[in-house]
Amino acid sequence: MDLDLSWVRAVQANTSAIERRAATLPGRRSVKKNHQAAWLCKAISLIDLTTLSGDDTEGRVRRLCAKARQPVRADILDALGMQDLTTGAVCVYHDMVETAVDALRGSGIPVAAVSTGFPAGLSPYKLRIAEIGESVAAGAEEIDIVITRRHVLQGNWQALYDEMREMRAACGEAHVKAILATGELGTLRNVARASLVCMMAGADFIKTSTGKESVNATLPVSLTMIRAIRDYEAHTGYKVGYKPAGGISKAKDALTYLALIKDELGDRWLQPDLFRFGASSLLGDIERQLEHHVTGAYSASWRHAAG
Ligand SMILES: O=C[C@H](O)COP(=O)(O)O
Repeated sequence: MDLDLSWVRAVQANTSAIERRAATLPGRRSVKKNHQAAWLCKAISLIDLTTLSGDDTEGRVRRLCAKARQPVRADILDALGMQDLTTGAVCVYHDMVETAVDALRGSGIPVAAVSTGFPAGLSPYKLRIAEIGESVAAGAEEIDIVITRRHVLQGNWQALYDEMREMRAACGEAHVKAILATGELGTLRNVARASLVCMMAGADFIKTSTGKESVNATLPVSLTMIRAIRDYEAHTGYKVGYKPAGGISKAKDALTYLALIKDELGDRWLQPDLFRFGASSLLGDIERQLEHHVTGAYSASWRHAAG
């Protein structure tokens, strides 16, 4: 849609109320036993299994892709009565897209590429746009772009909108997730306004963080972004996805996020086309909890290294 500046400027965020509500979230719902195992399997299906390290190698990416295809040991899955469980996607740097596409061939699992000068988003603008095209050509079906934080900090909503529009266009058929890097946006009001502008400009998902900021996904930020998504749907009828990312590494945190989404947006958002966790180490803890559910014993975390 066109940029509606009056709507953007009208958006407010009551930080103390959001923080108070966020503080109650971890204790609000408690799912146990089989229900917990089912929710954890659901969480796995929503993970963008990620490796974004300077020392990534083809071998590491292929191992990660094997893990995406079979995220939980076969005997644990059998005991749970589960079949055909995979992660939502595999997320890598551009350089690793071809390797991941090759390793995931036939699985139906999409490859997501972080793009536009990830994580800071400060490389020359033309190169950032070109990078999207390169990753799409290499086979990425999802592109995680980073926005220019400066536009938000200076309240330059037009510039943010124009940038997001151009990045959206460069993605073509690929799904685009807009990474706000919320830890660098200063206020929750900025987070709410940036979320809205990116949605107006055509983002399929809004995503909290690169995982490289000093503060990444938090519950107050999630509540702010989720409510922006809810308002956007109420005004336009258009559903935008949500991806919390960075620092989500425990099964119980995943359950809190899923309960939050269920409460605020409803079951429709608990599907991979509208919700993802961006996480490099969450899967290992979930698999460990599922093994405990099935066997009654906790295994050492090193036994679940990949993911
Ligand atoms: O987008 C995904 C994040 O970079 C993953 O962050 P993490 O390594 O803290 O799980």
